[in-house]
Amino acid sequence: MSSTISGPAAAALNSLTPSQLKFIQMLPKAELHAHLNGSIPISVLQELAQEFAHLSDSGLTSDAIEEGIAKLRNGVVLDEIHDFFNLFPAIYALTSNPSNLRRATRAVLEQFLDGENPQCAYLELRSTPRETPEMNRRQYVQAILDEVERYPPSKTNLIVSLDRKMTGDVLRECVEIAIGLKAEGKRVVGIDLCGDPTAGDMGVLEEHLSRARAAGLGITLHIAETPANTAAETIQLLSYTPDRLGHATFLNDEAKSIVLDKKMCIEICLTSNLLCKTVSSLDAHHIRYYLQNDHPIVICTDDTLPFRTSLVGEYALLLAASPLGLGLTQDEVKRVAEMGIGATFQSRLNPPDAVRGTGQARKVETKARGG
Ligand SMILES: CNc1ncnc2c1ncn2[C@@H]1O[C@H](COP(=O)(O)O)[C@@H](O)[C@H]1O
Repeated sequence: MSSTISGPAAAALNSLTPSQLKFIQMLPKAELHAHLNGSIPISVLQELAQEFAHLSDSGLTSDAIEEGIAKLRNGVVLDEIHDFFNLFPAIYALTSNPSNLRRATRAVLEQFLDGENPQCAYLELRSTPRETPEMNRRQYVQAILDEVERYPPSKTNLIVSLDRKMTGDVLRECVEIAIGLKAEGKRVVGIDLCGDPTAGDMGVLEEHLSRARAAGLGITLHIAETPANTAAETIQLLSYTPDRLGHATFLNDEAKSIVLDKKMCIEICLTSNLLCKTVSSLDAHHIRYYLQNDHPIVICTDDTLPFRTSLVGEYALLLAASPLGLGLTQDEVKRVAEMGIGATFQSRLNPPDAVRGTGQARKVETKARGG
């Protein structure tokens, strides 16, 4: 995995001694903030792009796709976070039918969970239901679940993302899909809010999030990701009592005291914040504030594809000596990893290792047999 990473995480990783690297690899880690379409291995995306000519209409030309893939392959340079969202049309053109979406999902799951030294012990993968000419939103989520459920629930589950630009009707539909699938015993464990951090009106979310919570789903919200996110919006999102928060980079004192009081776990994505330029250096990163306050955090990758990182790479940023890393001790890094394991929706909201329904148990057996 380390061969495909580059930038700050690779530099930190390369500075570690073999025993430090082994320590990170062996540490049980949870990845709780990984966007599916931002985590597809570049090799798989390239394969899908080569087959693109045979795909049905996606609204993009092969040249536009090729250009998008080339950018991702060579490493993206973002002037600011809004540039980031322009990367997705090329990726979406390649994951717009159930079969390609399943291939992409399988590759993402393998990237995190398989191999001699898996990146993590547990993955909560997230994705935004998308309607395309070839699938509706429910079929989109079902296609991902078909792959997720090849693994046991102790390894991976799905979070359904809501995009800040969604209309009330689409928000309702997505939450209903998540609740309905959960009620059928499918492995949806939570709801996320993501997308362009300055888009949308957050007032429309309340009723949808309460329904999700009442149905036993965990709630995580991208919050205060940019300086343009207002204090009023941040307080409004906190009033929906999320269990976890994505980024939480620009919290004022009032927001910080709510977060600390309610022990809302912060999903920290170091490389993502550096490359999106919402944080100027590791030294200035808000992770320091949460570490000082012994507040629950979980270290995550966000989007391994554009940010060319890995979960082991993100942990290397904790352990490596300054200025390449934060210079935490191994005991401190171990404590951070334990906090992450304790913050999963699986552990909070579901009985441990529950395999609900024989259908799931069968799929897990199939995987174990190599099917
Ligand atoms: C940089 N930090 C971020 N902030 C906000 N939203 C982000 C994000 N990184 C990814 N996404 C959201 O996830 C989608 C891709 O995965 P899915 O199609 O859902 O699987 C992006 O289109 C964006 O809406």
